[in-house]
Amino acid sequence: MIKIENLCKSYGKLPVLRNVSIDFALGRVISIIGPNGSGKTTLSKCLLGMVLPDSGDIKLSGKSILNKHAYRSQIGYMPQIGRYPENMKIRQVVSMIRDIRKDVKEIDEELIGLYGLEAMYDKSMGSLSGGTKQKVSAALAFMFNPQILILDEPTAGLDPISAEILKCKILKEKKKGKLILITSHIMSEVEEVADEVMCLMDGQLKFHETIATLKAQAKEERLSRAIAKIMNEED
Ligand SMILES: Nc1ncnc2c1ncn2[C@@H]1O[C@H](COP(=O)(O)OP(=O)(O)OP(=O)(O)O)[C@@H](O)[C@H]1O
Repeated sequence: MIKIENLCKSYGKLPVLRNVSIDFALGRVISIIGPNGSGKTTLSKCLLGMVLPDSGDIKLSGKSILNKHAYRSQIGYMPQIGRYPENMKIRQVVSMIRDIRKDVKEIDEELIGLYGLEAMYDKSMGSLSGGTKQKVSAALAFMFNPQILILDEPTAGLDPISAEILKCKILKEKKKGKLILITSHIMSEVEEVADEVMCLMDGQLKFHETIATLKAQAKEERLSRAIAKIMNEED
């Protein structure tokens, strides 16, 4: 579904993505892990067309997406920190985004319901807690039934029940055959929702394996231990 070929991106003299090549298939949840500053968000932003790579290509169903925009309608994005106009009410943000996506007939309002956002519709975005803002971001990412979801540290800031709701939603959408990319630092969460893990280190792809393979390779039951072992061995 998505094919990334020899992707390179530098900010000034700082190389952030170094020759990254990887394929992602539909119906899979892939967790993007790696230390702070290893290039996870930059990779997601390249997929979203928010950052233009210096070289390399990204293909969606065989076609390059670089400098194109229409493909974006197939991707739902939940940013690490959602930035919204402070004065807008939740209701206005939701209806503004729905207006932009009038083409989509099948609206998924499940998260709006599960998070009880309608009861807060008249609150301004500027007055919301960080976690509530995250819930709005999550609801918007899933709203238009995209084939691909990119979730950047989606449960950071969510209380345990709300995080559980999101994890269930991720698994439900995976079952519908969607491709879901999640950046996360929480290994227990990765283990719960992901099928595969890709690890970036200093902008390079360190590994891309299924969770079962990583555990078998490291002879560890827990993913966090398996990953620590693999990283240490490779140092
Ligand atoms: N717009 C930008 N201008 C300059 N440098 C940037 C920019 N965006 C990111 N960087 C740098 O690129 C590197 C990779 O950042 P990125 O946000 O992709 O990392 P990350 O793996 O998502 O990190 P984290 O786990 O902390 O979220 C960092 O050194 C960061 O400071």
